[in-house]
Amino acid sequence: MAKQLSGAGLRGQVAGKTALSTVGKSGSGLTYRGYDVKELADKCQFEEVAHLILKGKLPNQQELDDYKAKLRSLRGLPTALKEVLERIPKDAHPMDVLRTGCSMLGNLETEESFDQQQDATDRMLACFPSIICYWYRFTHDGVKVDVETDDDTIGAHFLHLLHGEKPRELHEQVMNVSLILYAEHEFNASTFTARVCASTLSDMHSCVTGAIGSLRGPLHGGANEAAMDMIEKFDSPEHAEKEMMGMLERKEKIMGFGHAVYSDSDPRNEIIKQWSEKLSKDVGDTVLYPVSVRCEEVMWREKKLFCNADFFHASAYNFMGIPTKLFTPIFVMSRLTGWAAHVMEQRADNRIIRPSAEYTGEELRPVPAISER
Ligand SMILES: CC(=O)SCCNC(=O)CCNC(=O)[C@H](O)C(C)(C)COP(=O)(O)OP(=O)(O)OC[C@H]1O[C@@H](n2cnc3c(N)ncnc32)[C@H](O)[C@@H]1OP(=O)(O)O
Ligand SMILES: O=C([O-])CC(=O)C(=O)O
Repeated sequence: MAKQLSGAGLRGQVAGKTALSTVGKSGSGLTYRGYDVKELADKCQFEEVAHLILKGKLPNQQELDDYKAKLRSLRGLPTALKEVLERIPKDAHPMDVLRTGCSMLGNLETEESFDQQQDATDRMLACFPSIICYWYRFTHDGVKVDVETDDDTIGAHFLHLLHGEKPRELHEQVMNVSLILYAEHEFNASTFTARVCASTLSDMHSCVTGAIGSLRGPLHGGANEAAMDMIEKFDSPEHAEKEMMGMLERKEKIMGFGHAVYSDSDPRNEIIKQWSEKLSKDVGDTVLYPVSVRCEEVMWREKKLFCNADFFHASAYNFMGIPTKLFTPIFVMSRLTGWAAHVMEQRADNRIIRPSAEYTGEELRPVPAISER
């Protein structure tokens, strides 16, 4: 059954056109340029999907090899950017670090004309994992990591920098799937932010910096981190059920559940849930995955609310040893493809986005003299 889309938050209103993705078109599906995300996650590498979203077609083998080689060559960070990262405190939120890193990159490698949009995007795709891990390892481990690894994929590059060793194949595979699942999602809040910015004919780094700010909040990308903060407090499924019932009674929002568009499921959930289960067995977990499953059961039974893409990402990332505060930056490393493709689409057929507001304030009145206020 399709969700009733109306009311506040521009819900259900068509705010523009896109050829990039469909969300919940038949209740629960997600497609990127006409391909089902489930099939893409099953058969492709993230770099193939990035090529599809950004350049309009799935690459052939030669195109994929060339694209990956290009991305590999762009992993290094300018000295001035490293210096800025070194000055950001350890207790900063990594999303703020990434926002600053993106903005600083825009100062050092400014997009001077829209002809450079693809190159500017590829540079960010290649070096966002470097930005986040360079800062994290410097501030947490006191090391200045060499960010120019020869890893085959963006997911492996990230894990390698984070853990200081090449990742296991299983972990590289999960990162690949995760990055595909997060890559694009029509007019969600952060993408809409990027498009509004693009509509003023601003530069790519400004559009992406703004989008990072929008993704950071717990009602959007920040939900994977918030979900982890919740589930790690539960030491058994029974404990989870008791606490969840209390939260529902107090009408608290439970992060990682519900969706603005999907009505009865988020197609990304069943995919990441399977990988979370596999990782749970791999690490011999007997708590976090069963706790997560119980949360899912309680929310559906009590509220008909389902897990969105974020919920099982929390346990999956945790099983791979990724610190919770880096969860949402991984979302950025992936969603950058969708944001940039939307910026390009907006630029190709632009009119400044400028809606109207219903005025609810005072009637026209005179300004009193300061002595009379
Ligand atoms: C990748 C992503 O960005 S996916 C989204 C990630 N965000 C989260 O997980 C945060 C938690 N979820 C939410 O806050 C919401 O479900 C949103 C923001 C995703 C969607 O918001 P909306 O479209 O306004 O939700 P919707 O209209 O379906 O809400 C219906 C009712 O369910 C409630 N509800 C929705 N989600 C939740 C939740 N996670 N926990 C508790 N109650 C909820 C709402 O409060 C609302 O109740 P009301 O009618 O009494 O006010
Ligand atoms: O579409 C939305 O509103 C949020 C979402 O799931 C996403 O951006 O992936």
